[in-house]
Amino acid sequence: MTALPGSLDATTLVVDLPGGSSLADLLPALEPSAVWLLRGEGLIGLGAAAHIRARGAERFAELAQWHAQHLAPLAETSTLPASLVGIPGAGPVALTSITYSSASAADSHLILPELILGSAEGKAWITAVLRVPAWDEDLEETDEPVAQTDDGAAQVLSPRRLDALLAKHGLQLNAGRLSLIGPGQPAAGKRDGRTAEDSSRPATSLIQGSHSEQHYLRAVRAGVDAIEHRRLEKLVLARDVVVAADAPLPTGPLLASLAADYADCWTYLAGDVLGATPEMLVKIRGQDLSARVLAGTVDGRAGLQRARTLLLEDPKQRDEHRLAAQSLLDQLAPVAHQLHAQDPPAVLELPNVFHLSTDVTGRLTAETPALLVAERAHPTAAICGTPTATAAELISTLEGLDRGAFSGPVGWIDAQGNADFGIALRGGIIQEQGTQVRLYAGCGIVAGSVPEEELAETWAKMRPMLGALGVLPPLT
Ligand SMILES: C=C(O[C@H]1C=CC=C(C(=O)O)[C@@H]1O)C(=O)O
Repeated sequence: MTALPGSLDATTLVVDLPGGSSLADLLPALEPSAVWLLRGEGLIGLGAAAHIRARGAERFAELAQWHAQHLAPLAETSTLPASLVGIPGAGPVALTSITYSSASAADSHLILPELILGSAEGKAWITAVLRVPAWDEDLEETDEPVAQTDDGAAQVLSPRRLDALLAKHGLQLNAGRLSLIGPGQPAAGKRDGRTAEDSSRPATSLIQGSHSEQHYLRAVRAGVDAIEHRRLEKLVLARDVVVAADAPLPTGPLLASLAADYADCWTYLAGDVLGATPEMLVKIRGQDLSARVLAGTVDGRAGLQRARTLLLEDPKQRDEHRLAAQSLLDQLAPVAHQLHAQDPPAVLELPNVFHLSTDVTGRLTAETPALLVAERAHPTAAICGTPTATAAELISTLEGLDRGAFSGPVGWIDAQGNADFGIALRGGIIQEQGTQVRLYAGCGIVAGSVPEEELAETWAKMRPMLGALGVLPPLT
């Protein structure tokens, strides 16, 4: 974990967005360090005031400790404009991605952007986070004295320094209106989030991942075999493919395209992972928690009526789903009460697939830090299996992959401890200086699973990323 000398200061200002546009409309022209968006609203992080990395079994605890020591104190010291008080995620907020496995060679990340663009409940704001050097550090420049904004919030940041910070990220603020500098103005309400620059995007092609399709088919067969020999009830097996580009891929347009095409998913970027996930591991608002468990899939080409029958009336799909929902309830039980799971599950319709879906609600019993609630909840049987330890062990031998951040928690945590932790699905990991994205998808395997059907399902789950990257999947 990285030590942070000095302390942090955050200033939040209410802003207007260019007429009729949403936060997501700004994305194509930006180079974000972190993103979390749903239906055009959420958070875009630019640069980093602090970037904490952790590995191993203590990764959640180390990130939680950094949050407690450095971010949580800002809840007291950085007052919010009155109109933003009570909005989760408003003010200083860290975005995070945590590896699926403690054995991963990849880092888990907690990123506190130096500039955060936020929007929720129809309001928009910017938060600037500055690191105030410790007394024995070299001071770069002296700042102007603390001022007050119109609605009474303390403003540590001088207007000159704010302008410089905005300009560094291609933005400007005029009479409270945030806009892009130069020609790349957002197209208000533009449906697909794409701009004229798209024609100059790098050329992409699909190449094999860590293993062949045959390797995946063999792994699924071995998984079904283990289930039929009663070693376990369910396991989730993943595979990867690689999209290679002839130049570094700009993440802003890629994320904008995901946000436009999968508006009901959480579009995310944190560390080296990005995508658009439909699954919420756990959302924390004060003592309230909620989650959306997904498991059981039908290809979107089936159509809603047929998908409903195939999902709701198939005992295999229902079983696969029940195990995922039950695992979340069991894992949260030590830290929560009044846990309630929707029953029967609903059918969630996405552009590429249908899922069985269960909404869960509950209350946290004690002051468990949000990152440690996420640690409890992870890994559910939506991405690992039942029983967890047996499934995790089989996954590590059969998959032959380091999943990195794929299928780990991804999202944000604010100074008050409100948080969204999605599951990093339907995404990929940026590699090779941005010229490759390694896409992952997995499928829940239960007794009777057919390997060829599971392989086809991985392609359906990769469709959002393949589409955003301009690559056609093979015909399945
Ligand atoms: C593991 C993935 O999806 C999970 C979430 C929803 C449905 C799933 C399934 O039906 O297998 C998986 O459990 C993935 O997208 O890579």
